[in-house]
Amino acid sequence: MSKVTVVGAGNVGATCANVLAFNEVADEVVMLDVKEGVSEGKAMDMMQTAQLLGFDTTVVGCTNDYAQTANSDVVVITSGIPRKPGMTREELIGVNAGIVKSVAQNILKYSPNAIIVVISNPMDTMTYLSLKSLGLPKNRIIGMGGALDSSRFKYFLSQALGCNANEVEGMVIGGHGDTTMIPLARLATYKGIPVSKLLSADKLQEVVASTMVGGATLTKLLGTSAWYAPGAAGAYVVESIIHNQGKMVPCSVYLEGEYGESDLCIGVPVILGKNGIEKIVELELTAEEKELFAKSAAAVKKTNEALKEVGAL
Ligand SMILES: NC(=O)c1ccc[n+]([C@@H]2O[C@H](COP(=O)([O-])OP(=O)(O)OC[C@H]3O[C@@H](n4cnc5c(N)ncnc54)[C@H](O)[C@@H]3O)[C@@H](O)[C@H]2O)c1
Ligand SMILES: O=C(O)C[C@H](O)C(=O)O
Repeated sequence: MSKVTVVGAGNVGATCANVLAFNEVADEVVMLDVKEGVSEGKAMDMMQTAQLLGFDTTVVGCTNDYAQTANSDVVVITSGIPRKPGMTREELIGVNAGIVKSVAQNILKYSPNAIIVVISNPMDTMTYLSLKSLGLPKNRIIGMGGALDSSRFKYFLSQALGCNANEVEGMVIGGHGDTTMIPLARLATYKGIPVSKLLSADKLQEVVASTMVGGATLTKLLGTSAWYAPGAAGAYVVESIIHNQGKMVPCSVYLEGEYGESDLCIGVPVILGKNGIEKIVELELTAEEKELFAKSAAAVKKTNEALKEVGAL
């Protein structure tokens, strides 16, 4: 019996639960929210698609009842407020730090062995907060951002190349922020061909810039932040863990000297499996990429400092 809990049944959480159910990633998916009846309603709505879509996962909804989340293998935290147009993710820290910290503590009471996937923003800092306040081994606290950013990078690359996005490879490392993301254009390929051989330097730079503000662009269009790709990216990370897939996915993880950094959570490629982070992969970066990574880490650390100001750490 595999069980996944998704905390926060809003746009991202409900989408993530829906993808988990549709793809039969786990036997049971529990959604929990503080809004009375919303999780229950969305769970019932999803269960009424089971016969249409042909899945056997059971989706359960509950209002703030952590007992129902007991013995989850993986817990996804999406609770908290999203940004509005014109805001940065970092501005959400004041509200979201308190929510994420209390949710993480409640989760651990009922699922002491769970692997926790943090989605709430500012995600790298919320991942760091979860790790520091729960004191769990670093392999069990994983921030989701790189899976989404890499998917957006591949989308923008495929648009520029006029090709199928499934035939493009690319990775985004660094912080999950408008200015801290590092799309690794040098390593991106189309069917094994470096994209730098197929696109001009200017076009490639445009793709990198669009990727970095991918979330802000959607927030402007939607009036709130995106949810389809974020929910699917969360489910992708959960599936990699639950099904012990050994996939390499950029995730926000606690560094202790890797990439020349320590005491922060930031996006780097990791191997995901049944223990959560099975391994951190150290890429050989160029001097320029190293400099970008150091700048990104400094910015993430600065946001982490605000955790003390808001009394979360
Ligand atoms: N890491 C990423 O790549 C990524 C991508 C998209 C969104 N996000 C972030 O995810 C978060 C959720 O976004 P959304 O669009 O789903 O927002 P949303 O407002 O649609 O949903 C958030 C839900 O959290 C619930 N909630 C609030 N406090 C709670 C608590 N204490 N316990 C349980 N539930 C609680 C709310 O009732 C709401 O239903 C935001 O912080 C957003 O910035 C991150
Ligand atoms: O952009 C946001 O605020 C939400 C999320 O981090 C995203 O990248 O879609």
